[in-house]
Amino acid sequence: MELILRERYRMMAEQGFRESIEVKEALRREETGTILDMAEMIVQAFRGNHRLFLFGNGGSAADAQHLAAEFVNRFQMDRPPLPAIALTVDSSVLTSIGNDFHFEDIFIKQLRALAQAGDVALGISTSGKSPNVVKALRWSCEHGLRTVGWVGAAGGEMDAYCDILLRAPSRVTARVQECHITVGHILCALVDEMLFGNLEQNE
Ligand SMILES: O=C(CO)[C@@H](O)[C@H](O)[C@H](O)[C@H](O)COP(=O)(O)O
Ligand SMILES: [Zn+2]
Repeated sequence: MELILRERYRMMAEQGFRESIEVKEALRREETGTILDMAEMIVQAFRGNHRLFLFGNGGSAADAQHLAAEFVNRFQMDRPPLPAIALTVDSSVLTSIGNDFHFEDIFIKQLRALAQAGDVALGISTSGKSPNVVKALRWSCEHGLRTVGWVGAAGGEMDAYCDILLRAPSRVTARVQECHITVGHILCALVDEMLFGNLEQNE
């Protein structure tokens, strides 16, 4: 590769690192308390035999299923499985609802089938505007679920339907997603510690 071009690409890569680090620093300053509140809410739901539903589009769909796997299988310690369900994974359900009704119903219809009052609905949207996420959160708060939204600095339309709203302080989709998955991993660690911290000490 031409040296000048390689230098240009190196600057781009370093800029990506710098932006990501700066946004995460701001996230740590502004949202650590929010993450503790979310962990307490989810722990309370799991203790009451309630379930956690996660949903989002694109990269956020990947986050939803990634985090559901951490809860159901394991994160960093071996402990009993926890009831988390990603609403992004069943292609037959998703395509039939999208094809026969509307794409904005793909999450709400699964919640109507599966969720009960006291469960937690966690919607992820970098814009805060995806109609399928907004609609599912609205239904959830109208039906006695506890609701959590993860958005970016733009905020969007989820605030009105969320008991807890976490805002990643950036308007760049990629940077917001990087914050969201970091928050997800911290949340998994906190929930494990709150529920099973003594298991690890006994090992
Ligand atoms: O991962 C990315 C961009 O980094 C994309 O797949 C992105 O998630 C998709 O465009 C989503 O449809 C965006 O939806 P949202 O975050 O605004 O709700
Ligand atoms: Zn992405």
